[in-house]
Amino acid sequence: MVPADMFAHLGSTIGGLMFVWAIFQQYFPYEVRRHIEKYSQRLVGYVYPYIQITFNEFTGERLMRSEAYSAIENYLSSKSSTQAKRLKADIKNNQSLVLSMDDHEEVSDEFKGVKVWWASGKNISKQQTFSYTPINDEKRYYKLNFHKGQRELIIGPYLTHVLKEGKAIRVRNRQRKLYTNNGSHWSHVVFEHPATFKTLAMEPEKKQDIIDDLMAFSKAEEFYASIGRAWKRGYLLYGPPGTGKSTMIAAMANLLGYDLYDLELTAVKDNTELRRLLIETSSKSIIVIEDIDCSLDLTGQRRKRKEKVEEDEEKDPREKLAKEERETKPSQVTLSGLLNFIDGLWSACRGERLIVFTTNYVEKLDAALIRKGRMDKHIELSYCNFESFKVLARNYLKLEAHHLFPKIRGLLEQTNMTPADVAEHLMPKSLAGVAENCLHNLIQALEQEIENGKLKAEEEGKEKNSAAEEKDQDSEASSDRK
Ligand SMILES: Nc1ncnc2c1ncn2[C@@H]1O[C@H](COP(=O)(O)OP(=O)(O)OP(=O)(O)O)[C@@H](O)[C@H]1O
Ligand SMILES: [Mg+2]
Repeated sequence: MVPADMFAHLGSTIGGLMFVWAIFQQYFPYEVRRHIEKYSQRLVGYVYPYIQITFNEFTGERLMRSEAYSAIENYLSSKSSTQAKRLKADIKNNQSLVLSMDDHEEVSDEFKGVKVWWASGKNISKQQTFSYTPINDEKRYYKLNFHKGQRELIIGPYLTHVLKEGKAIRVRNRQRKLYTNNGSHWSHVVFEHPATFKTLAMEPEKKQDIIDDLMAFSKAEEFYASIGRAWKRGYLLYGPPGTGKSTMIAAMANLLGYDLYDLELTAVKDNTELRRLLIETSSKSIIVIEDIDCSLDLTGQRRKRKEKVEEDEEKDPREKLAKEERETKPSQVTLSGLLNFIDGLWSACRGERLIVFTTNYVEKLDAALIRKGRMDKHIELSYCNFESFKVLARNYLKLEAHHLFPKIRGLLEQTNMTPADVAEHLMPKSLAGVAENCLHNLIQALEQEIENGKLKAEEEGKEKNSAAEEKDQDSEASSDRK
Protein backbone atom coordinates (compact mmCIF):
# COMPACT_ATOMS: atom_id res chain seq x y z
CA MET A 1 0.00 0.00 0.00
CA VAL A 2 1.29 3.47 -0.81
CA PRO A 3 1.47 5.86 2.16
CA ALA A 4 -1.32 8.08 0.82
CA ASP A 5 -3.65 5.07 0.62
CA MET A 6 -2.59 3.96 4.08
CA PHE A 7 -3.53 7.34 5.58
CA ALA A 8 -6.81 7.35 3.78
CA HIS A 9 -7.51 3.90 5.18
CA LEU A 10 -6.49 4.90 8.69
CA GLY A 11 -8.59 8.02 8.46
CA SER A 12 -11.67 6.10 7.49
CA THR A 13 -11.08 3.53 10.25
CA ILE A 14 -10.85 6.29 12.89
CA GLY A 15 -13.88 7.96 11.44
CA GLY A 16 -15.75 4.66 11.65
CA LEU A 17 -14.74 4.10 15.28
CA MET A 18 -15.84 7.58 16.25
CA PHE A 19 -19.13 7.01 14.58
CA VAL A 20 -19.64 3.78 16.50
CA TRP A 21 -18.70 5.55 19.80
CA ALA A 22 -21.16 8.36 19.08
CA ILE A 23 -23.90 5.84 18.36
CA PHE A 24 -22.95 3.95 21.54
CA GLN A 25 -23.17 7.11 23.62
CA GLN A 26 -26.35 8.27 22.09
CA TYR A 27 -28.40 5.13 21.73
CA PHE A 28 -27.21 2.73 24.40
CA PRO A 29 -29.29 3.24 27.46
CA TYR A 30 -27.45 4.89 30.36
CA GLU A 31 -27.85 1.76 32.52
CA VAL A 32 -26.13 -0.48 30.02
CA ARG A 33 -23.32 2.00 29.55
CA ARG A 34 -22.75 2.22 33.27
CA HIS A 35 -22.58 -1.54 33.56
CA ILE A 36 -20.09 -1.82 30.77
CA GLU A 37 -17.89 0.85 32.39
CA LYS A 38 -18.18 -0.77 35.80
CA TYR A 39 -17.23 -4.23 34.61
CA SER A 40 -14.44 -3.01 32.41
CA GLN A 41 -12.99 -1.16 35.43
CA ARG A 42 -13.27 -4.30 37.54
CA LEU A 43 -11.57 -6.28 34.82
CA VAL A 44 -8.74 -3.74 34.77
CA GLY A 45 -8.63 -4.02 38.56
CA TYR A 46 -7.90 -7.76 38.34
CA VAL A 47 -4.95 -7.39 36.04
CA TYR A 48 -3.69 -3.93 36.96
CA PRO A 49 -1.71 -4.24 40.18
CA TYR A 50 -1.68 -0.59 41.30
CA ILE A 51 -3.84 1.31 43.73
CA GLN A 52 -4.69 4.95 43.36
CA ILE A 53 -5.71 7.51 45.98
CA THR A 54 -6.93 10.97 45.04
CA PHE A 55 -6.52 14.02 47.26
CA ASN A 56 -8.67 16.91 46.10
CA GLU A 57 -7.72 20.50 46.78
CA PHE A 58 -11.16 21.45 47.96
CA THR A 59 -13.30 19.17 49.99
CA GLY A 60 -16.91 19.41 50.96
CA GLU A 61 -18.65 22.39 49.54
CA ARG A 62 -15.46 23.78 47.99
CA LEU A 63 -15.23 26.24 50.82
CA MET A 64 -12.42 24.61 52.67
CA ARG A 65 -9.04 24.03 51.19
CA SER A 66 -8.09 20.53 52.15
CA GLU A 67 -5.43 20.37 54.81
CA ALA A 68 -4.15 17.13 53.37
CA TYR A 69 -3.74 18.74 49.96
CA SER A 70 -1.62 21.61 51.24
CA ALA A 71 0.44 19.28 53.42
CA ILE A 72 1.11 17.10 50.36
CA GLU A 73 1.99 20.19 48.32
CA ASN A 74 4.58 21.18 50.92
CA TYR A 75 5.87 17.66 51.23
CA LEU A 76 6.33 17.30 47.49
CA SER A 77 7.90 20.71 46.94
CA SER A 78 11.47 19.51 47.51
CA LYS A 79 10.93 16.40 45.40
CA SER A 80 9.28 18.40 42.66
CA SER A 81 12.15 20.84 42.37
CA THR A 82 14.57 18.00 41.69
CA GLN A 83 12.36 15.70 39.61
CA ALA A 84 9.60 17.52 37.76
CA LYS A 85 10.26 19.14 34.42
CA ARG A 86 7.49 21.70 34.62
CA LEU A 87 7.22 23.61 37.87
CA LYS A 88 5.02 26.28 39.30
CA ALA A 89 6.65 29.03 41.32
CA ASP A 90 5.02 31.13 43.96
CA ILE A 91 6.20 33.45 46.70
CA LYS A 92 4.52 32.48 49.91
CA ASN A 93 4.47 34.60 53.08
CA ASN A 94 6.52 37.27 51.28
CA GLN A 95 9.45 35.09 52.05
CA SER A 96 10.96 32.51 49.84
CA LEU A 97 10.22 31.08 46.47
CA VAL A 98 8.14 27.92 46.75
CA LEU A 99 8.23 25.50 43.85
CA SER A 100 5.57 22.92 43.22
CA MET A 101 4.96 20.62 40.29
CA ASP A 102 2.78 21.83 37.48
CA ASP A 103 -0.38 20.06 36.38
CA HIS A 104 0.04 16.56 34.94
CA GLU A 105 3.57 16.15 36.23
CA GLU A 106 4.67 13.07 38.10
CA VAL A 107 7.30 12.57 40.78
CA SER A 108 8.33 9.46 42.62
CA ASP A 109 9.06 8.96 46.28
CA GLU A 110 10.49 6.15 48.35
CA PHE A 111 9.45 5.02 51.79
CA LYS A 112 11.14 2.11 53.56
CA GLY A 113 12.36 0.83 50.23
CA VAL A 114 8.91 0.99 48.61
CA LYS A 115 8.41 3.19 45.59
CA VAL A 116 5.30 5.32 45.10
CA TRP A 117 4.31 7.88 42.48
CA TRP A 118 2.60 11.18 42.93
CA ALA A 119 0.89 12.91 40.02
CA SER A 120 -0.82 16.26 39.92
CA GLY A 121 -3.78 17.15 37.77
CA LYS A 122 -6.89 19.20 37.48
CA ASN A 123 -10.52 18.78 36.50
CA ILE A 124 -12.19 21.65 34.80
CA SER A 125 -15.81 21.71 35.68
CA LYS A 126 -18.18 22.70 32.93
CA GLN A 127 -20.79 24.09 35.26
CA GLN A 128 -21.99 27.49 34.19
CA THR A 129 -22.57 29.95 36.97
CA PHE A 130 -23.23 33.64 36.85
CA SER A 131 -21.30 35.77 39.20
CA TYR A 132 -19.75 39.22 39.33
CA THR A 133 -16.45 37.82 40.43
CA PRO A 134 -14.93 35.23 38.14
CA ILE A 135 -15.01 31.79 39.70
CA ASN A 136 -12.03 29.56 39.27
CA ASP A 137 -13.59 26.31 38.23
CA GLU A 138 -10.44 24.25 38.19
CA LYS A 139 -10.34 21.48 40.74
CA ARG A 140 -6.83 20.38 41.41
CA TYR A 141 -5.85 17.09 42.91
CA TYR A 142 -2.89 14.90 43.71
CA LYS A 143 -2.98 11.23 42.87
CA LEU A 144 -0.92 8.68 44.72
CA ASN A 145 -0.12 5.41 42.97
CA PHE A 146 1.42 2.38 44.60
CA HIS A 147 1.55 -1.38 44.25
CA LYS A 148 -1.35 -3.16 45.88
CA GLY A 149 1.03 -5.41 47.78
CA GLN A 150 2.08 -2.37 49.85
CA ARG A 151 -1.40 -1.24 50.73
CA GLU A 152 -0.99 -1.38 54.50
CA LEU A 153 2.38 0.32 54.63
CA ILE A 154 1.31 3.16 52.37
CA ILE A 155 -2.14 3.85 53.75
CA GLY A 156 -0.87 3.72 57.32
CA PRO A 157 2.69 4.83 58.10
CA TYR A 158 3.53 6.46 54.77
CA LEU A 159 0.56 8.80 54.61
CA THR A 160 0.99 9.72 58.28
CA HIS A 161 4.61 10.52 57.51
CA VAL A 162 3.67 12.67 54.51
CA LEU A 163 1.08 14.70 56.40
CA LYS A 164 3.30 15.20 59.43
CA GLU A 165 6.32 16.19 57.37
CA GLY A 166 4.21 18.51 55.20
CA LYS A 167 2.89 20.32 58.23
CA ALA A 168 6.38 20.60 59.69
CA ILE A 169 7.61 22.16 56.45
CA ARG A 170 4.82 24.69 56.59
CA VAL A 171 5.76 25.61 60.15
CA ARG A 172 9.39 25.99 59.10
CA ASN A 173 8.53 28.21 56.16
CA ARG A 174 5.93 30.33 57.85
CA GLN A 175 6.61 33.95 58.47
CA ARG A 176 7.23 34.53 62.13
CA LYS A 177 5.83 37.38 64.14
CA LEU A 178 6.89 39.58 66.98
CA TYR A 179 3.93 40.44 69.18
CA THR A 180 3.86 43.29 71.67
CA ASN A 181 1.02 44.06 74.01
CA ASN A 182 -0.59 47.39 73.72
CA GLY A 183 -2.61 47.35 76.89
CA SER A 184 -4.74 44.26 76.67
CA HIS A 185 -4.22 43.55 72.97
CA TRP A 186 -1.42 42.00 71.05
CA SER A 187 -0.26 43.74 67.93
CA HIS A 188 2.37 42.25 65.72
CA VAL A 189 5.07 42.98 63.20
CA VAL A 190 7.04 40.55 61.08
CA PHE A 191 9.91 39.10 63.07
CA GLU A 192 13.13 39.25 61.09
CA HIS A 193 15.92 39.51 63.62
CA PRO A 194 19.05 38.02 62.08
CA ALA A 195 20.62 36.80 65.35
CA THR A 196 21.61 33.15 65.47
CA PHE A 197 23.46 31.02 67.97
CA LYS A 198 26.34 30.94 65.54
CA THR A 199 26.87 34.69 65.84
CA LEU A 200 26.19 34.81 69.56
CA ALA A 201 29.35 35.40 71.57
CA MET A 202 29.65 32.99 74.48
CA GLU A 203 31.63 29.93 75.52
CA PRO A 204 31.08 27.16 72.96
CA GLU A 205 30.22 24.45 75.53
CA LYS A 206 27.68 26.64 77.25
CA LYS A 207 26.16 27.57 73.94
CA GLN A 208 25.92 23.93 72.84
CA ASP A 209 24.30 23.04 76.13
CA ILE A 210 21.57 25.64 75.57
CA ILE A 211 21.01 24.54 71.97
CA ASP A 212 20.71 20.90 73.07
CA ASP A 213 18.27 21.87 75.80
CA LEU A 214 16.09 23.81 73.37
CA MET A 215 16.09 21.08 70.74
CA ALA A 216 15.27 18.42 73.31
CA PHE A 217 12.39 20.56 74.56
CA SER A 218 10.98 21.15 71.11
CA LYS A 219 10.88 17.42 70.40
CA ALA A 220 9.57 16.30 73.76
CA GLU A 221 5.82 16.48 73.20
CA GLU A 222 5.27 12.83 74.03
CA PHE A 223 7.54 12.96 77.04
CA TYR A 224 5.71 15.90 78.59
CA ALA A 225 2.39 14.21 77.90
CA SER A 226 3.59 10.98 79.49
CA ILE A 227 4.69 12.66 82.71
CA GLY A 228 1.53 14.73 82.85
CA ARG A 229 3.10 18.15 82.61
CA ALA A 230 2.25 21.09 80.40
CA TRP A 231 4.66 21.39 77.50
CA LYS A 232 6.47 24.49 78.67
CA ARG A 233 9.89 25.48 79.86
CA GLY A 234 11.11 28.54 81.68
CA TYR A 235 14.41 30.29 81.09
CA LEU A 236 15.95 33.00 83.18
CA LEU A 237 18.61 35.05 81.44
CA TYR A 238 20.61 37.31 83.70
CA GLY A 239 23.66 39.49 83.40
CA PRO A 240 24.75 43.10 83.03
CA PRO A 241 23.32 45.29 80.25
CA GLY A 242 24.79 44.64 76.82
CA THR A 243 25.78 41.03 77.38
CA GLY A 244 23.41 39.60 74.80
CA LYS A 245 20.22 38.63 76.64
CA SER A 246 17.86 40.08 74.06
CA THR A 247 20.11 38.80 71.28
CA MET A 248 19.92 35.30 72.71
CA ILE A 249 16.11 35.39 72.78
CA ALA A 250 16.07 36.30 69.09
CA ALA A 251 18.51 33.46 68.41
CA MET A 252 16.23 31.05 70.29
CA ALA A 253 13.23 32.13 68.21
CA ASN A 254 15.25 31.67 65.03
CA LEU A 255 16.55 28.27 66.08
CA LEU A 256 13.14 26.85 66.95
CA GLY A 257 11.08 28.80 64.42
CA TYR A 258 8.79 30.14 67.15
CA ASP A 259 6.86 33.39 67.37
CA LEU A 260 7.91 35.94 69.97
CA TYR A 261 5.55 37.59 72.45
CA ASP A 262 7.20 40.51 74.17
CA LEU A 263 5.05 41.02 77.24
CA GLU A 264 5.26 44.50 78.73
CA LEU A 265 3.96 43.96 82.25
CA THR A 266 3.72 47.65 83.09
CA ALA A 267 1.10 48.06 80.37
CA VAL A 268 -1.12 45.31 81.77
CA LYS A 269 -3.89 46.63 83.95
CA ASP A 270 -4.71 43.66 86.13
CA ASN A 271 -4.59 39.91 86.47
CA THR A 272 -7.67 39.38 84.31
CA GLU A 273 -6.01 41.22 81.49
CA LEU A 274 -2.82 39.26 82.01
CA ARG A 275 -4.75 36.04 81.81
CA ARG A 276 -6.43 37.08 78.59
CA LEU A 277 -3.15 38.08 77.01
CA LEU A 278 -1.50 34.82 77.93
CA ILE A 279 -4.38 32.68 76.72
CA GLU A 280 -4.27 34.46 73.38
CA THR A 281 -0.68 33.42 72.71
CA SER A 282 -0.34 30.70 70.09
CA SER A 283 1.56 27.49 70.47
CA LYS A 284 5.18 27.39 69.28
CA SER A 285 5.92 30.68 70.90
CA ILE A 286 8.37 32.32 73.26
CA ILE A 287 6.86 34.65 75.81
CA VAL A 288 9.39 37.19 76.97
CA ILE A 289 9.22 39.37 80.05
CA GLU A 290 12.23 41.66 79.94
CA ASP A 291 13.72 43.26 83.04
CA ILE A 292 11.45 41.39 85.39
CA ASP A 293 12.99 43.22 88.36
CA CYS A 294 11.86 46.59 87.00
CA SER A 295 8.36 45.46 86.05
CA LEU A 296 5.95 46.64 88.69
CA ASP A 297 8.31 46.19 91.58
CA LEU A 298 7.03 42.66 91.91
CA THR A 299 9.57 41.66 94.47
CA GLY A 300 8.90 44.65 96.69
CA GLN A 301 5.20 43.97 96.73
CA ARG A 302 5.74 40.48 97.89
CA ARG A 303 8.26 41.37 100.52
CA LYS A 304 5.98 43.97 102.09
CA ARG A 305 3.14 41.49 102.23
CA LYS A 306 5.43 38.93 103.77
CA GLU A 307 6.25 41.17 106.69
CA LYS A 308 2.54 41.75 107.22
CA VAL A 309 1.52 38.15 107.18
CA GLU A 310 4.46 36.92 109.15
CA GLU A 311 2.20 35.85 112.00
CA ASP A 312 0.24 33.32 109.92
CA GLU A 313 3.40 31.85 108.44
CA GLU A 314 2.33 28.25 109.06
CA LYS A 315 -0.74 28.62 106.82
CA ASP A 316 -0.92 27.09 103.39
CA PRO A 317 1.18 29.15 100.99
CA ARG A 318 -1.62 29.08 98.42
CA GLU A 319 -3.93 30.82 100.85
CA LYS A 320 -1.24 33.33 101.50
CA LEU A 321 -0.93 34.09 97.80
CA ALA A 322 -4.68 34.45 97.48
CA LYS A 323 -4.78 36.82 100.42
CA GLU A 324 -1.97 38.79 98.93
CA GLU A 325 -3.87 39.07 95.68
CA ARG A 326 -6.95 40.36 97.43
CA GLU A 327 -4.97 42.92 99.33
CA THR A 328 -3.23 44.43 96.37
CA LYS A 329 -4.94 47.11 94.38
CA PRO A 330 -7.21 45.71 91.65
CA SER A 331 -5.50 47.75 88.96
CA GLN A 332 -2.23 45.86 89.23
CA VAL A 333 -0.71 42.65 88.14
CA THR A 334 0.48 40.72 91.14
CA LEU A 335 3.32 38.37 91.58
CA SER A 336 0.96 35.61 92.59
CA GLY A 337 -1.06 36.18 89.42
CA LEU A 338 2.03 35.85 87.33
CA LEU A 339 3.20 32.74 89.16
CA ASN A 340 -0.19 31.10 88.85
CA PHE A 341 -0.23 31.62 85.13
CA ILE A 342 3.25 30.31 84.67
CA ASP A 343 2.42 27.25 86.74
CA GLY A 344 -1.03 26.20 85.88
CA LEU A 345 -2.65 28.06 83.07
CA TRP A 346 -1.03 26.44 80.11
CA SER A 347 -1.86 22.95 81.20
CA ALA A 348 -5.14 23.67 79.49
CA CYS A 349 -3.55 24.90 76.28
CA ARG A 350 -2.07 22.67 73.66
CA GLY A 351 1.31 23.19 72.10
CA GLU A 352 4.70 24.19 73.33
CA ARG A 353 5.65 27.45 74.99
CA LEU A 354 8.89 28.84 76.25
CA ILE A 355 8.81 31.60 78.78
CA VAL A 356 11.90 33.73 79.12
CA PHE A 357 12.61 36.23 81.86
CA THR A 358 15.54 38.60 81.72
CA THR A 359 17.05 40.66 84.46
CA ASN A 360 20.17 42.64 85.22
CA TYR A 361 19.97 41.84 88.92
CA VAL A 362 19.30 38.19 89.63
CA GLU A 363 19.90 38.67 93.35
CA LYS A 364 16.95 41.07 93.56
CA LEU A 365 14.46 38.47 92.37
CA ASP A 366 12.16 36.66 94.70
CA ALA A 367 13.21 33.06 95.22
CA ALA A 368 9.65 31.90 94.59
CA LEU A 369 9.72 33.38 91.13
CA ILE A 370 12.86 31.70 89.95
CA ARG A 371 12.76 28.33 91.66
CA LYS A 372 13.25 25.30 89.41
CA GLY A 373 10.02 24.24 87.80
CA ARG A 374 9.11 27.84 87.18
CA MET A 375 12.39 28.92 85.67
CA ASP A 376 13.88 25.58 84.71
CA LYS A 377 17.15 26.87 83.35
CA HIS A 378 19.17 29.77 84.62
CA ILE A 379 21.64 31.20 82.14
CA GLU A 380 24.19 33.78 83.06
CA LEU A 381 25.42 36.08 80.33
CA SER A 382 28.51 37.81 81.41
CA TYR A 383 31.34 40.08 80.40
CA CYS A 384 33.33 39.32 77.31
CA ASN A 385 36.04 36.72 77.75
CA PHE A 386 38.48 35.52 75.15
CA GLU A 387 36.19 32.75 73.86
CA SER A 388 33.39 35.25 73.26
CA PHE A 389 35.83 37.70 71.71
CA LYS A 390 36.88 35.07 69.17
CA VAL A 391 33.27 34.64 68.04
CA LEU A 392 32.92 38.40 67.64
CA ALA A 393 36.19 38.67 65.73
CA ARG A 394 34.97 35.92 63.42
CA ASN A 395 31.63 37.65 62.88
CA TYR A 396 32.81 41.19 62.49
CA LEU A 397 36.28 40.89 60.99
CA LYS A 398 36.28 37.37 59.51
CA LEU A 399 39.38 36.67 61.59
CA GLU A 400 40.21 33.23 62.99
CA ALA A 401 43.57 34.22 64.44
CA HIS A 402 45.78 37.27 64.60
CA HIS A 403 49.08 38.18 66.22
CA LEU A 404 47.26 40.70 68.45
CA PHE A 405 44.93 38.06 69.92
CA PRO A 406 47.22 37.03 72.80
CA LYS A 407 47.55 40.64 73.91
CA ILE A 408 43.77 41.13 73.81
CA ARG A 409 43.35 37.93 75.79
CA GLY A 410 45.56 39.30 78.54
CA LEU A 411 43.71 42.62 78.63
CA LEU A 412 40.26 41.00 78.68
CA GLU A 413 41.28 39.04 81.75
CA GLN A 414 42.11 42.25 83.59
CA THR A 415 38.88 44.14 83.00
CA ASN A 416 35.14 43.76 82.47
CA MET A 417 33.92 44.83 79.09
CA THR A 418 30.54 43.77 77.73
CA PRO A 419 30.25 41.99 74.37
CA ALA A 420 28.23 45.00 73.19
CA ASP A 421 31.19 47.32 73.83
CA VAL A 422 33.70 44.95 72.31
CA ALA A 423 31.47 44.59 69.25
CA GLU A 424 31.25 48.36 68.94
CA HIS A 425 35.03 48.57 68.63
CA LEU A 426 35.15 45.79 66.08
CA MET A 427 32.67 47.60 63.85
CA PRO A 428 34.65 48.86 60.86
CA LYS A 429 34.52 52.64 61.08
CA SER A 430 34.93 53.02 57.36
CA LEU A 431 34.16 50.61 54.57
CA ALA A 432 37.85 50.14 53.96
CA GLY A 433 38.36 49.52 57.69
CA VAL A 434 41.24 47.15 58.19
CA ALA A 435 40.90 44.44 60.80
CA GLU A 436 44.16 45.44 62.43
CA ASN A 437 42.89 49.00 63.03
CA CYS A 438 39.82 47.66 64.74
CA LEU A 439 41.89 45.43 66.98
CA HIS A 440 44.12 48.39 67.89
CA ASN A 441 41.01 50.41 68.73
CA LEU A 442 39.84 47.65 70.98
CA ILE A 443 43.21 47.36 72.70
CA GLN A 444 43.21 51.08 73.34
CA ALA A 445 39.72 50.95 74.80
CA LEU A 446 40.61 47.99 77.01
CA GLU A 447 43.75 49.71 78.31
CA GLN A 448 41.67 52.81 79.01
CA GLU A 449 39.15 50.67 80.95
CA ILE A 450 41.88 49.11 83.03
CA GLU A 451 43.35 52.54 83.75
CA ASN A 452 39.92 53.88 84.75
CA GLY A 453 39.38 50.88 86.97
CA LYS A 454 42.66 51.50 88.78
CA LEU A 455 41.91 55.19 89.30
CA LYS A 456 38.48 54.35 90.64
CA ALA A 457 39.89 51.78 93.03
CA GLU A 458 42.46 54.29 94.27
CA GLU A 459 39.80 56.93 94.86
CA GLU A 460 37.58 54.49 96.65
CA GLY A 461 40.54 53.45 98.77
CA LYS A 462 41.21 57.07 99.68
CA GLU A 463 37.56 57.69 100.54
CA LYS A 464 37.52 54.62 102.71
CA ASN A 465 40.66 55.73 104.52
CA SER A 466 39.33 59.21 105.18
CA ALA A 467 36.00 57.80 106.32
CA ALA A 468 37.80 55.45 108.67
CA GLU A 469 39.90 58.32 109.98
CA GLU A 470 36.80 60.42 110.60
CA LYS A 471 35.22 57.52 112.40
CA ASP A 472 38.32 57.09 114.52
CA GLN A 473 38.32 60.76 115.36
CA ASP A 474 34.62 60.63 116.20
CA SER A 475 35.03 57.67 118.50
CA GLU A 476 38.06 59.31 120.12
CA ALA A 477 36.03 62.47 120.67
CA SER A 478 33.12 60.55 122.15
CA SER A 479 35.39 58.57 124.44
CA ASP A 480 37.00 61.89 125.45
CA ARG A 481 33.55 63.24 126.30
CA LYS A 482 32.91 60.19 128.45
N1 LIG B 1 26.93 37.80 73.47
C1 LIG B 1 26.80 38.59 72.40
N2 LIG B 1 27.05 38.11 71.17
C2 LIG B 1 26.91 38.88 70.09
N3 LIG B 1 26.53 40.16 70.12
C3 LIG B 1 26.29 40.70 71.32
C4 LIG B 1 26.41 39.94 72.51
N4 LIG B 1 26.10 40.73 73.54
C5 LIG B 1 25.80 41.91 73.04
N5 LIG B 1 25.90 41.91 71.70
C6 LIG B 1 25.65 43.07 70.83
O1 LIG B 1 25.31 44.16 71.64
C7 LIG B 1 24.01 44.66 71.39
C8 LIG B 1 23.22 44.73 72.68
O2 LIG B 1 22.98 43.45 73.17
P1 LIG B 1 21.59 43.00 73.83
O3 LIG B 1 20.54 43.96 73.49
O4 LIG B 1 21.37 41.60 73.47
O5 LIG B 1 21.98 43.13 75.33
P2 LIG B 1 21.09 42.84 76.62
O6 LIG B 1 21.84 41.87 77.44
O7 LIG B 1 19.73 42.47 76.19
O8 LIG B 1 21.10 44.24 77.34
P3 LIG B 1 19.98 44.87 78.30
O9 LIG B 1 20.15 44.21 79.63
O10 LIG B 1 20.34 46.30 78.34
O11 LIG B 1 18.65 44.60 77.67
C9 LIG B 1 23.37 43.74 70.41
O12 LIG B 1 22.88 44.47 69.33
C10 LIG B 1 24.47 42.81 69.94
O13 LIG B 1 24.86 43.13 68.64
MG1 LIG C 1 17.85 43.44 76.38
